[in-house]
Amino acid sequence: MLQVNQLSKRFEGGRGVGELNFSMQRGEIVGFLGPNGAGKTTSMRLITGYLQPTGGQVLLDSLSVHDQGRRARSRIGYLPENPPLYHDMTVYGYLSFVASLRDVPAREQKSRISEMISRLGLNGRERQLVRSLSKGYKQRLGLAGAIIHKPDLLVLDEPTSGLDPNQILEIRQLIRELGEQHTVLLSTHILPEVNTLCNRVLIINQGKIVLDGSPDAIAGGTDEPFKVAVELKGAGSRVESLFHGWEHATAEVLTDNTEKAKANPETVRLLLTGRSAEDFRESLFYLLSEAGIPVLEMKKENLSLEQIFQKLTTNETPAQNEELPNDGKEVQHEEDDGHLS
Ligand SMILES: Nc1ncnc2c1ncn2[C@@H]1O[C@H](COP(=O)(O)OP(=O)(O)OP(=O)(O)O)[C@@H](O)[C@H]1O
Repeated sequence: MLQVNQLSKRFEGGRGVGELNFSMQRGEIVGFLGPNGAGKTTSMRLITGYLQPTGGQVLLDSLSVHDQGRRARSRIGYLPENPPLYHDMTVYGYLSFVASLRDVPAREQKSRISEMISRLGLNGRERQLVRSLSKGYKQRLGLAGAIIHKPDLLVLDEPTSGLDPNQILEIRQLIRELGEQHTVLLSTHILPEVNTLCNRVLIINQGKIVLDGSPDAIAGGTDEPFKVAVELKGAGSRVESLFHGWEHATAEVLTDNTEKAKANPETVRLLLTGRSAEDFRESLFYLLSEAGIPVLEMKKENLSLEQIFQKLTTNETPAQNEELPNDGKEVQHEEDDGHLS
């Protein structure tokens, strides 16, 4: 439904985004990840038609966002990082204003506003001034404004930024629900956010897409050795003999200087690195249960976002000798010196 072709925006000094190419299918929730200044906001402003490109085009079901702006934009909802809320309006007044602005037919406005209020959990706050809403409720109101005209494509710029942990969970749940009816492109700095929300991830760096793949491929990678961190009780000196020559993984004892670890000297933390990408957790469970060793914690270890960015954006090997997961499609660029050609 969305086709981004050779899209570029060059600002003074050679910064901006250059030659973005990707498409999105109806129903996808795509995460747009990248370090600060990578070009996420600029790309989103281009895709939503808020910024004129230097080159290329954005097509929404063959409608050009820049040449057939009004028609195309009526099918896009955009929540910028700082939603443009009018603080002296009430919640109801703001939604009524946005409904008119987005050409919701006058006879449908009342029911549409009620629908948005109940869908975004704003009930009881209709008469409240926007300025008195918490950041989480402001974000809900921004989302309500972004979808009031029932767009096909929803573009969300860092929708959970600046929220507290409870608000983050609430907004993520709302996005999940919105994803059932809208195609969603959302930018974030947070890797777990894409793992829980998205079925596809685009990573952008220095204005170029450097990876396009599934969250699993990016965070774990099918060619990566499978890694698990475990915390075991009372394993003590048996650890070495237990894992010596084990067919599935090698074990490394992790030094743990936390107060919790000092208070429980009989526990041991291990990093187990698989001999292949195969998931060995079930075999590990049986090995430990047959040895009568209680497992206090077992956690699959993924690449951190920093390690992924480091690998994608430099030629250095990240810490712990992590390699790039091959299942994500790494995009090769002939010229990658940080400037747009
Ligand atoms: N209006 C502008 N004029 C000049 N340069 C700009 C303008 N807007 C963005 N840039 C530059 O373009 C690049 C991409 O910026 P952008 O805001 O799109 O990044 P981002 O990935 O959204 O970053 P962040 O995660 O920090 O919000 C940066 O180098 C930025 O300084």
